Amino acid sequence: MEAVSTSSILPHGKVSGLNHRSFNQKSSMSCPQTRSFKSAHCYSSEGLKGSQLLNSIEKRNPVGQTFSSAGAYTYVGSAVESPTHAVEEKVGVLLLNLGGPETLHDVQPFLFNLFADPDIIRLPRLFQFLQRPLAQLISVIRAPKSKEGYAAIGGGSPLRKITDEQAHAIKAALEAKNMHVNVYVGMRYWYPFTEEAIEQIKKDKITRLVVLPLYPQFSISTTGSSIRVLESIFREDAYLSRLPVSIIQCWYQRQGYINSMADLIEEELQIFSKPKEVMIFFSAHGVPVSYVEDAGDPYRDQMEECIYLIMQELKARGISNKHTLAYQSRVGPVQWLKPYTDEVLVELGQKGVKSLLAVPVSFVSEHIETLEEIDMEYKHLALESGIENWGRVPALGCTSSFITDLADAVIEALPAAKAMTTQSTSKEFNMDPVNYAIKMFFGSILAFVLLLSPKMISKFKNQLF
Ligand SMILES: C=CC1=C(C)c2cc3[nH]c(cc4nc(cc5[nH]c(cc1n2)c(C)c5CCC(=O)O)C(CCC(=O)O)=C4C)c(C)c3C=C
Ligand SMILES: [Fe+2]
Repeated sequence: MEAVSTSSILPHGKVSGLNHRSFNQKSSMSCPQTRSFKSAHCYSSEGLKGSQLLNSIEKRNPVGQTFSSAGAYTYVGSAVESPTHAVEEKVGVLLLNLGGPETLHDVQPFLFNLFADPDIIRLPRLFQFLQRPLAQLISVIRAPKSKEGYAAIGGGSPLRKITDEQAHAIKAALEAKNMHVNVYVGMRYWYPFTEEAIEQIKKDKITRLVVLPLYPQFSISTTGSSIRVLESIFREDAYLSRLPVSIIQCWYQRQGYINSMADLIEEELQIFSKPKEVMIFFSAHGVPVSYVEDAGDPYRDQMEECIYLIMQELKARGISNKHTLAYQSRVGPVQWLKPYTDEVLVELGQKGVKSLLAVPVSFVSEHIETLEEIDMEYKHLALESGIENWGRVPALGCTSSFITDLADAVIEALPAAKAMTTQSTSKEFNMDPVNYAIKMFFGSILAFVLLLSPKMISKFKNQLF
């Protein structure tokens, strides 16, 4: 329940400064930027492939926007007010984030929530009834290793505190632009849960909502998962299903974000004695390869485009250092996106790279994977492998140029807000019941044989510890 303020009614009873305003939006091949809630189910694990979905969304023409072929859009009218009757709007901004355990005691239940998410462990439909038992098993096995990591960074995740600070900063940045909104924080796996934020949005009688996931790039496992939760709650609720909502799906291509990242990199390079010789090492959180190759997750494409845009910006500033991208934080026995950060660090050391600047690029606040994995594990590995000078770019946090850009993204998204439909997308209920019972029966037998196999369990243990 993280309404940053309860004073949400605009002083003039309407959204100010939006009418007949033009926005120039940088074009992107792989991110439709915003969409209204109607198509949120597109990213559910059983829906269309991500790439098909993106195409279908890109062809849509959201309310109040006209798309040019260059990808720029112009706001041509406001659904917020009419010339004769100004509707009193109460605008909400919902920030979505992952959430993290606040104490060591929270670690195992946090991991349970994470692994119980069907967008994190994607079981075939037949085996989905095993999701929670499997989550219990994996969370218990994984907890000791995770606890060590959280203990090393002070006994808990800083994510809630930082996200709250970002919420306050976005609210202030919008106020500076004469737009008064309530900002809510909804976490996927820990407090304050997305469900709590939505309850508060209802209590506050918000009339128009912008959803801003704090992940620059879209992945089924992050933004997609949170949107799936939102959709399922909104679909079941009379008020929420009529609430105009606009979702900013990804924003890695926004010039404000790219400039802010380039600023941080430029600043950190100056700390090295020979800045030009430093390798810029982008390290992104990985996802299993199957997300990208089978489920159509646009994450890898967006990540590569993001790195390209940051490097272009640096080049325009006269900085043309060598750079590379690798993926960190893999979990479990499946293949993840390659190259892996730990392997690349060793290779670079062997090849004679002496100075390296690590740039975390998939997240905008400090968390266990920057503070422990990069700053401790990877730094140690890099120095051991022959790299002599190590640096790390801080996460964006509340950097003012970045926060201002997110505030602009909210303003630009607002006119596209649209109510979601109440159509059910569940296929389960459409399935022939005999067919369903047969699948459940044989599925259960197969799943238990697999799960109880000692070989399987020991494989899991090796990967998780
Ligand atoms: C863009 C960011 C992230 C993606 C993509 C992502 C996918 C993903 N993560 C796991 C498993 C774990 N993630 C954990 C922590 C964690 N993950 C992200 C971001 C992304 N995850 C963040 C910012 C954090 C840290 C939160 C914090 O507490 O500070 C963890 C717990 C920590 C640990 O034990 O390592 C797990 C587990 C999977 C399986 C996955 C894709 C399928
Ligand atoms: Fe993760």
